[in-house]
Amino acid sequence: MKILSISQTQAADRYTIEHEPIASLDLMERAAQALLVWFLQNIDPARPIVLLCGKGNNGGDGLALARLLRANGYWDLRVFLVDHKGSPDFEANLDRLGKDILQELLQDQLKQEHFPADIVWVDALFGSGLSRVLEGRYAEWIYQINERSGTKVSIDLPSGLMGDAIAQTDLLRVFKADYTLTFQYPKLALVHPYTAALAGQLEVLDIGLHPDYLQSAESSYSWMSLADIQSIIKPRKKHSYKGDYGHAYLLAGSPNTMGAALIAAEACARSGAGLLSLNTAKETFRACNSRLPELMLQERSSHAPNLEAYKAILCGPGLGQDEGVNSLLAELLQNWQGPMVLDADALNLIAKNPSYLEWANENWILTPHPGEFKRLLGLNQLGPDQLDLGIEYCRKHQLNLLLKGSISVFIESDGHCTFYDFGTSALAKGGSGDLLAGLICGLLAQGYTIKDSVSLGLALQGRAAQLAERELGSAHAVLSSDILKQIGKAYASF
Ligand SMILES: NC(=O)C1=CN([C@@H]2O[C@H](COP(=O)(O)OP(=O)(O)OC[C@H]3O[C@@H](n4cnc5c(N)ncnc54)[C@H](OP(=O)(O)O)[C@@H]3O)[C@@H](O)[C@H]2O)[C@H](O)CC1
Ligand SMILES: [K+]
Repeated sequence: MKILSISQTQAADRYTIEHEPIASLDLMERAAQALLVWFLQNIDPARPIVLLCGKGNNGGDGLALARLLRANGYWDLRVFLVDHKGSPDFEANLDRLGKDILQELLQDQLKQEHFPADIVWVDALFGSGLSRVLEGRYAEWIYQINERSGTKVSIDLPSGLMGDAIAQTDLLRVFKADYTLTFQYPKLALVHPYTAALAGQLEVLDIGLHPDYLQSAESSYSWMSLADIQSIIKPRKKHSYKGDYGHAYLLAGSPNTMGAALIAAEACARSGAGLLSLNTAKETFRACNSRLPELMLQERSSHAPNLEAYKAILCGPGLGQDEGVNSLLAELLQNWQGPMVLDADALNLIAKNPSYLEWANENWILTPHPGEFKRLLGLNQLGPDQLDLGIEYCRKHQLNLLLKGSISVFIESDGHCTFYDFGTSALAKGGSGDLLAGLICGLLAQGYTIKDSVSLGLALQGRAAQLAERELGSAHAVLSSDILKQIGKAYASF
């Protein structure tokens, strides 16, 4: 699914109205119906709901939703208006709103009133029409609601977030949503690493914008959902043998950090790779053999072995950064032309030796978390330009970057970005990155393309974490070892 800019979104709206054709007010009604379905599935009708409605069409969506909620058994509704005058569709929906729904002009209530703790705040103040940072009473309202308890639901975009003008966003003047119900496709600010957290959990609602427009619009950003994954998976053939599924090579682990190497190795094996060799410190062989007997072990020396037999390489998990490792890594980077995942200490060594990037090519996948990404860029802090810097880095060095986060972004060497919302809080723990790197390497070894390996690796990791969480009852308790055991069920779930 493409992620379109705000001006393209406005054009898609106009194109749909003209070519479907559909009246603008009816399109708003369709959007409100989609919102209603989400409410019916997620919000108990007994809960008190306050809808905050601006003057534009985002406010119009809020008014249409209020009417539909009332008609569907949500009784405890209050509508706060910024103004009685607004866009034509806003005013039409204000006329349609039954007088039995409490309507008030928004003034000092947010400061003065007590609101029940289980309240649902619906933010329909500003959507894609926001053109500048919120000031005055608008900023004041946002501060006040952000301080309040309750469940916060934004329509289309959290108010204060500019859909695609990341650099202009003031993070403190944005409604902090628990859920954002966005129309048709995510807007860039909802998935961008600098601003995504403000949107809470993202739900994408299909409102039937015209497919011709969506297909022909150009964008260098896209969004992948779990529904897109099944078509990537290659079936395993009955008449096949280990050689058909590739030999993966891991340069990982050191005596004190074998866990990382073993997690990566098991993930690689469970992804389906035919054979797996681990180059590691001799002292750890006994531990490796007992934990993962499927491994072929290779004693570490400061020279790379003959790599002809291998299909894909992973360097980094638990590797350490001593001189021997550094020279071995340098030799691999210089000589290996096939697909390669670079993670953890491999990234730290590249950050310390930027000249290694001269050997980079389109088969490299660097998988930094935000700390490693900062080091690669030589920055102390990541700001609103972090994605642009990542794109520039990929284009300059002709490599691929997977920026890991609660929403991960894969930037290809041509600068195209794909966003994935497959993570769960169970993955916010040591070991998750090693597991992901192992999965991606195993998929590369099986002949998946770079992009498919990243997409399927992220999907398997996220789904397996969800399954582990379900089995153990809580994200708190999930370990990488639990996630590894669910990889089979994760495959079967797509
Ligand atoms: N295509 C779709 O996906 C559909 C979208 N829908 C909904 O429509 C909104 C977009 O509606 P729009 O009317 O274009 O814009 P907003 O409602 O977000 O707000 C516009 C008004 O806000 C004023 N504005 C802008 N910035 C500020 C600011 N910083 N402070 C105060 N006021 C501001 C703006 O006035 P100007 O002064 O800038 O002229 C407008 O008055 C979209 O998000 C969806 O929710 C449809 O319902 C379905 C199809
Ligand atoms: K909003």
